[in-house]
Amino acid sequence: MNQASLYQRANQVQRHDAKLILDEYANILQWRADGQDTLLDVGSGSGNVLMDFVHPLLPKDYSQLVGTDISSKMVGYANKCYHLYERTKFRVLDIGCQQLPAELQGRFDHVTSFYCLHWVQNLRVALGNIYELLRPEGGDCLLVFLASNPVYEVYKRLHSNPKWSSYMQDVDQYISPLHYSADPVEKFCQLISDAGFTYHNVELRSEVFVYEGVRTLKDNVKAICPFLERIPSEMHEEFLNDFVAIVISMNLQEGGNSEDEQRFISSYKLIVAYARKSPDFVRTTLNINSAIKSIKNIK
Ligand SMILES: C[S@@+](CC[C@H](N)C(=O)[O-])C[C@H]1O[C@@H](n2cnc3c(N)ncnc32)[C@H](O)[C@@H]1O
Ligand SMILES: CC(C)=CCC/C(C)=C/CC/C(C)=C/C(=O)O
Repeated sequence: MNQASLYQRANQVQRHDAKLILDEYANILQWRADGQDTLLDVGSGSGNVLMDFVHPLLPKDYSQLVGTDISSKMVGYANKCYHLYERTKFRVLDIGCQQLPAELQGRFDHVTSFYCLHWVQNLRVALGNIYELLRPEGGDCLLVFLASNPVYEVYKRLHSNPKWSSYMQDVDQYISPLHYSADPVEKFCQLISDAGFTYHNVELRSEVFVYEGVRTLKDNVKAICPFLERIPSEMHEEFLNDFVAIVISMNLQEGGNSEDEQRFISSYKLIVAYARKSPDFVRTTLNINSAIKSIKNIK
């Protein structure tokens, strides 16, 4: 997904969920006593969720706000929109990369991420990187992403149609890594602990969003669908019509005879994870204590 202005106009669900969760977590985030917080956001996209909902929570004298995204188009767009904000910048970062840029390592008090991690297949690497972005003195993160969504079943069915299959060979790369998990909370808790986080709270929320009218659904699909940019533009409307037909065949549509009156019901599950990194000296003490315990048990 590279079309920043399109995304900015059709991200009501993403905005709704980010606001809901930030209202709840604003006071749980561990703000610094001196008010000089640094915060990095992972997968900021066009930047409006970060600037509309996270930026107002920062202390007035915050030190640095860094929005990041794998897409240079998204980063360029966000930098253009928000260049007047002091101590704020957007830069390219793949959170699934093997080596973080040295200048980002251990620099942040907080890492946030909204609606991004379901795009990242290797959550283990991503969480390791999020841990490394936080300061050695400690910090915390708030991560919100899709565990499951009916859109993935629609993708699978479109992929099985010979008309679209050649454009969707890698469909599995675009399905949330937790979509088929029998216990996504348990799976993500394990990954968070393995990354080194000492305290964490992971919840799975069941949400419903209703898309009012065919046009609204199609605009939302266009804003995020990774396959459209591979499909010739004269076939886009046909692809979107096939998408809507599958949604109807899945009984996710109700009401109305006209396209405007039809409503499309999306029931999905969100992972909301909050985790804290302990200061280095606490971790060293904990490790020594558990080593002593193991030695005592051996004796
Ligand atoms: C649905 S948008 C979310 C944007 C914004 N956080 C919001 O809530 O509106 C997902 C963003 O994640 C980005 N993304 C996907 N994979 C990524 C990765 N490996 N590293 C960083 N960003 C990634 C996409 O380019 C896209 O801009
Ligand atoms: C009724 C139905 C199948 C709706 C799907 C709507 C839709 C466009 C979901 C997108 C989910 C997603 C991957 C969002 C994102 O990453 O921002």
